[in-house]
Amino acid sequence: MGNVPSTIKECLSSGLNMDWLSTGDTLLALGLQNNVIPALPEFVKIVEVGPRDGLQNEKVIVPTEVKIKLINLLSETGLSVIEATSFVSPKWVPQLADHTEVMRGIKKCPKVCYPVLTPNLHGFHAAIEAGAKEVAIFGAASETFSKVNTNCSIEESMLRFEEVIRSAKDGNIPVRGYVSCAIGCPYEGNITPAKVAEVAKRMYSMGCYEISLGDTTGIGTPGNVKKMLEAVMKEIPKSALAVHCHDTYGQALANVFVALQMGISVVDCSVAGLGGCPYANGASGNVSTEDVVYMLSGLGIRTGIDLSKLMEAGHYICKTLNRKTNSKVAQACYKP
Ligand SMILES: CC(C)(COP(=O)([O-])OP(=O)([O-])OC[C@H]1O[C@@H](n2cnc3c(N)ncnc32)[C@H](O)[C@@H]1OP(=O)([O-])[O-])[C@@H](O)C(=O)NCCC(=O)NCCSC(=O)C[C@@](C)(O)CC(=O)[O-]
Repeated sequence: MGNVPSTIKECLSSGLNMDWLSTGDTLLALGLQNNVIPALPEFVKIVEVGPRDGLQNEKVIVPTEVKIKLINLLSETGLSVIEATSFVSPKWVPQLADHTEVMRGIKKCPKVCYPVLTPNLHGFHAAIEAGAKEVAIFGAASETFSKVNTNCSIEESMLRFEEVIRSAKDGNIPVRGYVSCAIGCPYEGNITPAKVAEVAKRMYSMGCYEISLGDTTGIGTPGNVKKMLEAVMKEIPKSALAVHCHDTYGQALANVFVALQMGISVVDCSVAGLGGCPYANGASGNVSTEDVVYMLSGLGIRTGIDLSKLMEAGHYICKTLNRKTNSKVAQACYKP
């Protein structure tokens, strides 16, 4: 990069118009010009959500044995967290009505944690009965989405979560928290960073050990994801945050990258980019695990995951569901 100025002073005196950049952005731009990528974590924990977030949105009901085989294949890849299913109402999400059979049927690898979604105490008790050792509650920063997704207001959802957390504490069960619509809502449009920070703070203060910020509709860009994260980071330590980016607008990998630059080191992903939310019409799957692992490996960031085994698992589920993978990496280099 021969003629690129190497300090802020040189850059400013070189006559480049930098007015449109804020100070933080100026430093970032200079870092990138100098081929230095700032402040990236050394290790990233991937939370694989494909078997839950991915399969909850399939048109056809995926057979239980297919779900079990997918989770067993994923357990061999080096992943440390695989979200296995949801203990939600089968009337609301028939695709995951076999939650108990899935939890009982999978081969539980001692190094892997298999959390499940529990919207209320009913789901929590059923999950524990089925052998779950970790659960996740899911709230939203949009009033309308909360109603459509879980049939209650944000305030009512907080009461349900308090009950779940109280019981979880008694049983020493860690609870993760999701905040959906962290950028936009399919019904209300834009959601303010302040609202996301408020809901996230309440769930964190209640006792969630980690808050996953969901760009449910995949509408986010690095610009508004950064603003949202800045607001949330004023309330919650970044070590307790995760990002959950759907890829509807093709921005998910860029959004993950900006989160990494801001010090976040937990990323939710879905093998083969499966999925979406049944109550967010048109939203596509999460960023594909294969693409995130490939990017992290290129950045020298460890994940502990074997990309070829991951692609095998992605190939298995795509072949079984008779669909093309959404992973660009698998499209480019997977050979069955
Ligand atoms: C929350 C409820 C259960 C409220 O549903 P409800 O109908 O309001 O519940 P209720 O308390 O009025 O009870 C009605 C019936 O449901 C039963 N029931 C009550 N609770 C349960 C339960 N846990 N499991 C099974 N059954 C349950 C209950 O026993 C009763 O049975 P009945 O007497 O009529 O036979 C319902 O709205 C529901 O299941 N919603 C889940 C929707 C869902 O899973 N959405 C997708 C999740 S993905 C997401 O949210 C986004 C995320 C996390 O991926 C992040 C992102 O991308 O942003």
